[in-house]
Amino acid sequence: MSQPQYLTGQKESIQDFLSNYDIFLFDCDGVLWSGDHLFDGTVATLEMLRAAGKRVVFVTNNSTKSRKDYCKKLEGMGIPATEEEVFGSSYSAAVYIARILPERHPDLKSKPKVFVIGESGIEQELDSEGVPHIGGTDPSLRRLGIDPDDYTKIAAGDPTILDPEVGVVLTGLDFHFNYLKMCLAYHYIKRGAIFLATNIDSTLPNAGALFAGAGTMSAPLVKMLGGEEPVALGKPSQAMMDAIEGKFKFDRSRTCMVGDRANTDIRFGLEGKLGGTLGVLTGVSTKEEFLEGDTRPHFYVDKLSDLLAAK
Ligand SMILES: O=C(O)[C@H](O)[C@H](O)COP(=O)(O)O
Ligand SMILES: [Mg+2]
Repeated sequence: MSQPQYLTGQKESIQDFLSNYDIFLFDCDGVLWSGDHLFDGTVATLEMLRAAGKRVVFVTNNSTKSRKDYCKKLEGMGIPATEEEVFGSSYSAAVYIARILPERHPDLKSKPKVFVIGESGIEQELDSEGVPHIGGTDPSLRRLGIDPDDYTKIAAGDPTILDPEVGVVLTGLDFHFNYLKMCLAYHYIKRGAIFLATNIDSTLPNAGALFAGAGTMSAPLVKMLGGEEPVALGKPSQAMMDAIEGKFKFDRSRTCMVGDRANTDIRFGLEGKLGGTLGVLTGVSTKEEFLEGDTRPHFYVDKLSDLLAAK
């Protein structure tokens, strides 16, 4: 496995690096920002790339926001973006459920609903694909604990608490995760619902530290199910790469994935056989992970704005 090339401070190497690609797939959390803190130089770097005629696509595993929400966040941070340039794991999952799953599971016709563990981004993208859903931000599920008659109703399969039309359970980052949602999801899956996840990132970078990621919502279910893992539709899933390629018709050899996480972003680019991958050290993965781990980027920098040295 070749050693990643360190580009920070190397003007000629950065110029050479940039000349090899026409499209840059940008991860968001940990690359452009940490939560709502935009990293210095991010706007100037994206402006430089776009001025040089490079195509920029934002590819995020954060399912709490829809493409529309991300456009607002990007614009609010001084980064012009259209919905066409944003591809999130919630959209990837919605497209998969609406367009791929029915072909493989005709029985879903009678069970078209999705039980969501997650935030509004998932609900909005399911709506955009015409997929009915329950759970998610439903305030009635945000109560703490579980009532005694919840146990009885769930155990009896009472349709007032276990909707018989649910055929899919979809988990994503949920800031209101609780015991009741976990038990409902478990019983839907035990009754035959297909177990999907927008993504299974273990941690979420925010405020320069790490917090519970989307994977911590699906992990309890995996434990309860004796090890059954969900099909995850975000990075590094190649279903997401194929959907992005189908939409942007790009030349993979002239495309570079830029990310902060080895086991999602860099793996996504390597397995997608992209021309290049660039790791940045402002998010989850450490320099040691990039240099010694089993998923190494072609290149890496301290921070995204190091690319401005090419000017
Ligand atoms: O837990 C999560 O969902 C992820 O940490 C997070 O949202 C990743 O977002 P990305 O870095 O792919 O923009
Ligand atoms: Mg990231």
